[in-house]
Amino acid sequence: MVRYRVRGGNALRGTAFIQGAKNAVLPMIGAALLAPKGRTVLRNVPIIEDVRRAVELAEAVGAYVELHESERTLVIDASKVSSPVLPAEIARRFRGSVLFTPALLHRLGEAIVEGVGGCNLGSRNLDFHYLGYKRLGAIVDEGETVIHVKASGLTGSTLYLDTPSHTGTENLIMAAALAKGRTVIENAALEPEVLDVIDMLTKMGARISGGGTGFITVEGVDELRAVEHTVMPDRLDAGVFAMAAAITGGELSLVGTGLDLGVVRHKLEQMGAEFQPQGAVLHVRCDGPLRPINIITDTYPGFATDLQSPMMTVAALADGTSYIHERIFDGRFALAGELNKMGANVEVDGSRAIVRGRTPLTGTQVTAHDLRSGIALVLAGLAAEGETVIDSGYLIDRGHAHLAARMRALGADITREISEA
Ligand SMILES: CC(=O)N[C@H]1[C@@H](OP(=O)(O)OP(=O)(O)OC[C@H]2O[C@@H](n3ccc(=O)[nH]c3=O)[C@H](O)[C@@H]2O)O[C@H](CO)[C@@H](O)[C@@H]1O
Ligand SMILES: C=C(OP(=O)(O)O)C(=O)O
Repeated sequence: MVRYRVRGGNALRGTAFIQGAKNAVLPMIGAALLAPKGRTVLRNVPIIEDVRRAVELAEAVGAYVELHESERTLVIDASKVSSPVLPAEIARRFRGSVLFTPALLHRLGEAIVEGVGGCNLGSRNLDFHYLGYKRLGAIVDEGETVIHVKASGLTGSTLYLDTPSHTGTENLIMAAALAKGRTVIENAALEPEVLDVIDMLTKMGARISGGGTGFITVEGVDELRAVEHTVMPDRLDAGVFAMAAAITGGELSLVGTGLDLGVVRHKLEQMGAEFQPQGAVLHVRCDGPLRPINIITDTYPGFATDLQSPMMTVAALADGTSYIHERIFDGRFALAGELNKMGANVEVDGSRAIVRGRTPLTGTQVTAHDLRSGIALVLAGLAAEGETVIDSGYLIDRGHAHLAARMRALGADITREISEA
């Protein structure tokens, strides 16, 4: 069992190195399996538990994978992919397992999905993925736990997503990339990670246009090749470090090429944080009291739902009442109860939360219910009086690399412990 122990009160100062993006590297590992020969090289790979699970899953289907941790580099040879089964014991531990289906379909003519995991955030449907595969000519057999997708070659079609699903868009682009003819995906996701995946697929030889417009056109090609690609920086990891500076009255230089925090930066500025781009480095500081804020989560370029929990912690430390409306997931307020144990005053009503600040936070034993509520509790611990112990720390490790070491380097008093369950 992994547990984080945080003693609050230290301002974070120094240079924070932002990791590569979890939500870009996972589809890229899936994309690497589309190449029938050669070796794919991924750089700036975050050394997180989801990447370890993705490596295990790629190996389970027959790929040869080297994870060079200190070089943050993955080398993937997918020439011997031979098993269509995504085994439950690995696939159920992370969401990214869903991104292996298109490669197995193209390479082997079938994918047997024994489960898909990911954060527990309420309903997380996959109907757009399966309807899309069907429109491209696949047969989808949805059993109670196992889903069997079969196709002897896909054919391009027009696809429409009811809402712009992030992994749904990536999966349907990968499925269309090697289909016969043209596919149009309407209401496609606009997230920067999706665009980074499109960049990689384009280098591999895919013909994709319209990324970032909501209407993506894919002209199918016969084969994709192995390439080298550098994973974009993780805007969620960057957002968390910016918030850590804001709530501790600290000052950080965020290093991660091409960082754009978008609306998160604007919201933190409204709360009192100051940002200053210095070339490729983004400087953030905060030395006054925090002001309250209103947040409505939305697909990109709206406020990312994955930063909603960390922002709830920041709101609890602001002087006044903040309002949060969660519009992407129907069960993403598990943090409220844990924050209240620390002294916060958060009231949840359906998809809305009212955060009445500022209440002093006091360290106690709390539980991460998912990745982002976990990191939000780390933030709360940094600003709380006394010691905060966060259980189920594996969930934090799913998405943040070497968190304790990176925060300690900035002056935080935080340790990661492993104990028998
Ligand atoms: C590995 C990865 O990239 N994970 C991210 C991805 O998850 P993920 O791709 O799973 O999230 P989606 O964008 O697909 O889901 C968003 C919403 O759409 C609904 N939906 C989605 C697909 C579908 O077929 N049917 C359907 O109804 C879901 O139930 C959910 O309410 O985007 C989320 C929303 O930005 C982020 O929180 C996750 O960090
Ligand atoms: C919801 C998240 O991840 P996943 O989709 O991998 O569960 C997240 O990163 O906050």
